[in-house]
Order: sequence, then structure tokens, then C-alpha cells
Amino acid sequence: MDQPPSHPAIAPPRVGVLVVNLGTPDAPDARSVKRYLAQFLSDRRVVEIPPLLWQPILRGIILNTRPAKSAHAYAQVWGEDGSPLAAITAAQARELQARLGEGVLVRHAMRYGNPSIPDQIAAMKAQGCERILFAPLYPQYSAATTATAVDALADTLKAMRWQPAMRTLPAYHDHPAYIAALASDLARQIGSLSFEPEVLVLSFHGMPQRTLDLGDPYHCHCRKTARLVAEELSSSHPGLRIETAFQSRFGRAKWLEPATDAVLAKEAAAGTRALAIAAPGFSADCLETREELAIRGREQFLGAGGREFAALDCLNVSDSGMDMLETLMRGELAGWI
Ligand SMILES: C=CC1=C(C)c2cc3[nH]c(cc4nc(cc5[nH]c(cc1n2)c(C)c5CCC(=O)O)C(CCC(=O)O)=C4C)c(C)c3C=C
Ligand SMILES: [Fe+2]
Ligand SMILES: [Fe+2]
Repeated sequence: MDQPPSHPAIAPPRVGVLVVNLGTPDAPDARSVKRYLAQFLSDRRVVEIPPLLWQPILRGIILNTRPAKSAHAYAQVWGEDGSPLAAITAAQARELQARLGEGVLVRHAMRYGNPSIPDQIAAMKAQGCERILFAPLYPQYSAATTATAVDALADTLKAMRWQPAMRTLPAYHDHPAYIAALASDLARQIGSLSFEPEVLVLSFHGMPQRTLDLGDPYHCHCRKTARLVAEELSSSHPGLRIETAFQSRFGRAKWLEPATDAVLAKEAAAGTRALAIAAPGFSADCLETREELAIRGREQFLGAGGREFAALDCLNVSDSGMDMLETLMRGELAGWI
């Protein structure tokens, strides 16, 4: 029988992967932070207060006070390659590109700030991507993170005549590859500490309690991640107690509890001397891990009587972290590559 004709001259449609994270200011100064916070905190998925009430508070108070304070915090963690969140997200995209090979174009975008989602989708389309996997790197789904990133994608597509076909990466809070990556990376980091922690605190970014009451799955996703990681770690570290907490409270409303700073103070007061803290909900180290946990968390714990403290790294571009991201992306790209 004749072989079916091959068409070497016709290149297959190019597939793209756009990894997305929250975003960060362009520079650690009050002006840049103000621009970033104005965009971030005007997002109605993030602050669910009617704009007629919220915008005067935001423009009249918050944007006149917070940028200077936050810029000081950013300056403490800013590296030679800029904001840790930006540098690590870019590195994750480069590493994924190397792993997925030439048939797939990998880029990164930020929900707030740069590089923006519309700019990156347009650039990928211009480079021939007719199919794009949109991958917000939030393991736990929330409307304030995952949904708003997908909203920005939808707005982008709405303005395009010739849209690429899209898939979005689902939450992966209980994906076996994610749990295994966390358990092995945390075990590796704990094993290389100069002390043995009595407690490992798993600190997730907080959300208003109201979002849980309204049906946002974020809190349940965080709890499930913590339970699964604790189960995996219990075999390698049977004596290690694991606690879950929620950090970064913003505003006056009630947020998810227990609050990380309260847990650190309570542990020290109860006699815990050696403690490690990790932030499994952040795929890249950022202000909230390097400043809030590693600097202020340390001060809180040691100031309340603790002796040994370690803030562990996020998965970032570790081998286990990148193995996990490659597994997730290949799973979603099935049938496309
Ligand atoms: C990982 C998930 C995140 C959730 C959920 C989240 C909710 C959330 N955040 C704020 C307010 C702020 N967050 C800020 C920084 C920040 N938040 C996340 C992630 C989540 N936020 C990250 C990765 C970062 C770090 C960004 C960086 O540049 O490194 C900030 C800015 C910093 C500051 O001024 O403190 C604010 C403000 C709300 C209100 C919210 C839930 C509704
Ligand atoms: Fe946040
Ligand atoms: Fe914070």
C-alpha cells in the first residue's frame, strides 16, 4: 500500500504556554509601587467592596500611605535582577522552554504590571501560536488570583479578530506531582538546616473570611494541600509537627485564621524553640515570603522567645519544582504536542 503523503513544507501550528503570576512593581520606589498598587487594588476580584465606597478610600488614604512603606519592604528583597517574583517567574518560563523544546513557545506574563497578558498573547499569536495553554501558577484556586487572571485573558481575546485556541491550567492544589515536589523539596531543605525544627508552619496567603462564606474554594484548597503534604512528610519526618496559617492580612475585615504572625508568637510563647516556615501556595519567592516571613517572621518568633528559625524557599526553579511544572504542562498539552 502507498504511504500517505507527508507534507514537510507545512509547519504544524505552533503551540504556546503562557505562565502567569501576580505581578510586582517595576522598581522598589514609592512611585512604582503606587502605580502597581493602584492597578492591583482597583481589581474588583481582589477588593470586593463597591467601587463608590472603595475608590475614595484607596485614592484618598491607601495610595498616599502604603506605597512608601511597601517600597521600603521591596527594597529589602530587591535583587540585581530586580523583584524576586519577576526574576523567578522569568526563570521558570526559560527553564520550561528548555524542557518542552522548540515545538512549544513558552512565555510569562503578569496579571498586574509587566509583561502584561494582552502584550504577551499578541506577541505569541504574532509568532504563530494558534493554540495557547494559559497557566496561572496558583496551586490553590481563588477568585482574587486565578479567576482575575482568566478575566484578563478573556478581555484580551475579546479584542482579537483572530483568536488563538485556549486552554487554562486548572488548580493543582492536590495534584500528586505538586504534593510530591513539595514534600521532597521541603524534606531536602529541612535536612540541610543546622538545627532540627520541632514545628513546620505552612503559611498560605490569606483572604477575607467572607470569600470562604461566599463559596471561594481557596481555603479548602489550602487545607487539602497542607493535609497531603503533612501525610507525605510524616514518613520521612515522623516527629515533625505541622501547622497551617494564613499571612498578609490586608484591611480591617476578618481574614482567614489562624494568622501566621499570631501562630509564630503563640508557638514561641508555648515553648517551641526551633521552627521552620514554608509557603507552599507561592510558586515563586516574593515580597510576602522574603520580607514578611523571612525577615519579619524571624523577628516575631525570636522576639517572642524562639531560638532557631528558618524560612524555607518556594519551589522556584528547583529540580523538583521544574519537574512538577513540566508534568503539569505536558498533561494539559496532551493532544496538542
Ligand atoms: C498566592 C496567592 C495570593 C492571594 C490569594 C492573594 C490575595 C490578596 N492579596 C491582597 C493584597 C496584597 N497582596 C500583595 C502582594 C502579593 N500577593 C501575592 C499573592 C496572593 N495574594 C503575591 C505573590 C504578592 C507579592 C507580590 C510581589 O511583588 O512580590 C500586596 C502588595 C504588597 C504590599 O503592599 O503589601 C497587597 C496589597 C489582597 C487584598 C488579597 C485578597 C483578596
Ligand atoms: Fe496578595
Ligand atoms: Fe505582605
